[in-house]
Amino acid sequence: MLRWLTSGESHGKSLVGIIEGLPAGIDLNTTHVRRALARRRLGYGRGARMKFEQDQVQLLGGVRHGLTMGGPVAIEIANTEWPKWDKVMSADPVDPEEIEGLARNAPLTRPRPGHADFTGMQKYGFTEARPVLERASARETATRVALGAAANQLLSALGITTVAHTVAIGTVSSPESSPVPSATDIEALDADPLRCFDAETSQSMVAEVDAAHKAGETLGGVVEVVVDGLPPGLGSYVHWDRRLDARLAGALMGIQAIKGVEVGDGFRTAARRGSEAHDEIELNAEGQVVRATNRAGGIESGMSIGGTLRVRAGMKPIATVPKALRTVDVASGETTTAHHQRSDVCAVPAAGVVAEAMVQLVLAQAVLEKFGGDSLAEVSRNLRSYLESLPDIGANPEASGHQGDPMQAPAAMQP
Ligand SMILES: Cc1cc2nc3c(=O)[nH]c(=O)nc-3n(C[C@H](O)[C@H](O)[C@H](O)COP(=O)(O)O)c2cc1C
Ligand SMILES: C=C(O[C@@H]1CC(C(=O)O)=C[C@@H](OP(=O)(O)O)[C@H]1O)C(=O)O
Repeated sequence: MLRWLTSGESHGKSLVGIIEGLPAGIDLNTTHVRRALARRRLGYGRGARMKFEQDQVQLLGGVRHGLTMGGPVAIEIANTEWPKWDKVMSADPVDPEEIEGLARNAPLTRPRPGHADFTGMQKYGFTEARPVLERASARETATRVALGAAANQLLSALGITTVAHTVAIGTVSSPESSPVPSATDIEALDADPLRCFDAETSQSMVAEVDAAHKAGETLGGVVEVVVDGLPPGLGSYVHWDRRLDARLAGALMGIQAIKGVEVGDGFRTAARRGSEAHDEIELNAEGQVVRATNRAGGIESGMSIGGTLRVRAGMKPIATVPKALRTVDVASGETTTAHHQRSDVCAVPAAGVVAEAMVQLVLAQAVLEKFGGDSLAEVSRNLRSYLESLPDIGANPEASGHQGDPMQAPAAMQP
């Protein structure tokens, strides 16, 4: 089983991620991880930290001479500001005199609505929010992106590609008719200030961020992750926790500030009549079974169906609102406004890169479940043999690309 864990605080010495269960022989080096992290730092509307943060990467274990060895892969991302925080965030006890009077050490007693501050204090028994926000912060998503980069090296070796793009910022949305990008568009998307595939919409999004910034506001939005090259049959209908859609939704909802997930056309499908909601099955000129549309987003009954997979995630506006929200000072009991520190105005493009990483991790897990092996060669062999054994289906079997036994086809699909 592929599993992963992250550790570390926003202003701690570093973040650490471990991914366990990757086969041996995957091409993975520091540059792959660095590139992924550089993409996460992009995006119009991010705060001061992303301008100087270096995300300094070290592969600590599991990789030798650019290839995985089959053991857990450990990745460290150093926090650039650590020298400034080394006393305030020291793991070992410090002499209280050394940090007394430091602004960075001032108790945060005015919790921000919409962030983890207040309930985190109640739950873990803290009298101020510093120990809460350090871990609740989306700084942690840098580790997920690093781990996603490792998972992506497996997927891309198997011909599976992933890309995320921004489809909405605040009330500005890409038109429904906008084309869906693929992995060949990654560079163009990364070059766009909001990682939006529609140039005109992107300009309006920039204006929306500027207006929010000027008004002391923050913004959320919607990202879509698009995956190509998936085989049919990842995940399953046999039990709720094996469903690929459920696992993707859980992984996306697990990203800070994500409040909704859609698979394919999601909530838009809920408003359609049945005859306009599904993807009709037909034969193309080569006699292969294809879908006339992709409303389901490449998943039916918890399984990948082999076409393009599309999932969306909706992000709420950043909780650290410059036009500070009402709160209660937990030290004095007085009504006041929430504490405000350096913060993003809009982090939707970065959330897209994080969403991409979470999808990569879940898909790598599903691929290894079905085609698992100890080396990349073994996994590739298992995948190839599965694809070759898929039954011939269609009115013109001679034209079909598959090699398998037509008698294995489900009865409803027999010619
Ligand atoms: C990439 C990214 C960057 C974020 N940057 C900030 C930020 O600068 N300030 C802030 O208050 N929240 C930021 N957030 C959101 C908070 O982490 C999030 O609102 C908080 O954890 C509470 O969200 P929740 O209710 O979903 O847990 C960011 C989220 C993401 C995904
Ligand atoms: C550090 C990152 O994002 C941070 C996420 C975040 C939050 O509250 O989630 C608050 C801010 O932290 P800081 O106060 O240190 O600037 C963001 O910069 C990052 O994405 O790497």
